[in-house]
Amino acid sequence: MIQTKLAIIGVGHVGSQVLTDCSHLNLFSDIVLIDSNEDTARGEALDHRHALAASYRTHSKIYAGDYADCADADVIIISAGVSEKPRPGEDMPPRALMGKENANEIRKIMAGITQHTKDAIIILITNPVDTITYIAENEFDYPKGKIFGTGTTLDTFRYRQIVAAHYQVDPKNVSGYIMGEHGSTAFPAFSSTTVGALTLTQSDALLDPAAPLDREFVTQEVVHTASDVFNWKGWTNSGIGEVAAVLSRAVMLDEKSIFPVTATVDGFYNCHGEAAFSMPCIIGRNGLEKQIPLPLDDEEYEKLQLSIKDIQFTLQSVR
Ligand SMILES: NC(=O)c1ccc[n+]([C@@H]2O[C@H](COP(=O)([O-])OP(=O)(O)OC[C@H]3O[C@@H](n4cnc5c(N)ncnc54)[C@H](O)[C@@H]3O)[C@@H](O)[C@H]2O)c1
Repeated sequence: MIQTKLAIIGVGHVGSQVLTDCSHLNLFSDIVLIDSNEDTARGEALDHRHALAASYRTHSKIYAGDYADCADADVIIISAGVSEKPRPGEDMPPRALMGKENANEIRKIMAGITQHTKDAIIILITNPVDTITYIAENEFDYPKGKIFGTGTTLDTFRYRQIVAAHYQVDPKNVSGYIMGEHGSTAFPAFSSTTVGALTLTQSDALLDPAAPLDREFVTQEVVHTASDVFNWKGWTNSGIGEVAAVLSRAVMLDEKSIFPVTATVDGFYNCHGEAAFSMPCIIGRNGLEKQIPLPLDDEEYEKLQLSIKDIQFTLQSVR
């Protein structure tokens, strides 16, 4: 029997959705749930076992466990930690506010994992995800590439959806990336964005939108739309659940898919190992297999430098 194992650490709003989306991939024979609240993990596992009678579901083993269960995991997804409370009418609180507390949690979690494995591919979701990824990557001597954060993949999905809605096309036909921090300094790389192979300038001319794409509005909206979800619903989990699922699939099937994930950058964009941030990366069975230094125009390059500074500031505050 071939075992394929996923461990999810932290099964609150995000982790439970990650579980739903990843189990629907039908790629894992075993899914272990670990949470500091053991009843939460037990309850989630039981709830999901009840769903296994559905005819399209793989008969996976879904159970609550502990760090020893990570020893033979193929993929570990970490969505544990505190999250902020909604503040209706205001922007989402800066993710950096969770920095200190979640940095402490991630140190405990990585200590638990690394007692049992340094082979699994670890995907981090916990915010502030760039800072959390930097700590997990650099303080535990985890093999390079085997650990990365979801970064701006969710922001990139949001960007593609906003651009697609403007031109009234399928978001899957939009190619383009949000770069930098998963946070307020994230920005779209407009200069390399395409819609069905058309540049944005060509799209404005050929796709007959009501008005040319308002790039300033899109830049703001990519960041602010997260606040709308957070304030209206109380948390965000559907988008990030899908992100975790597509990243897991890219690993398990060695898809060599390109996603803007976050990891320490050394040698690109004037960064020499002092921050983790998102840039397009090839994801396959070895995890993050290659960072791709997407060419940026001068304005985008400047925005990236500001974003790196912001991430470094948060990182300093949790040391
Ligand atoms: N990167 C992204 O794009 C993205 C998107 C959405 C949410 N998030 C982040 O995901 C995290 C979780 O959000 P949520 O809404 O699910 O929060 P939540 O409070 O609903 O769930 C957090 C869970 O983590 C558990 N936990 C806390 N510390 C733990 C530890 N040391 N070990 C094991 N389990 C632990 C808690 O018991 C709880 O079940 C937050 O940091 C949030 O900001 C990131």
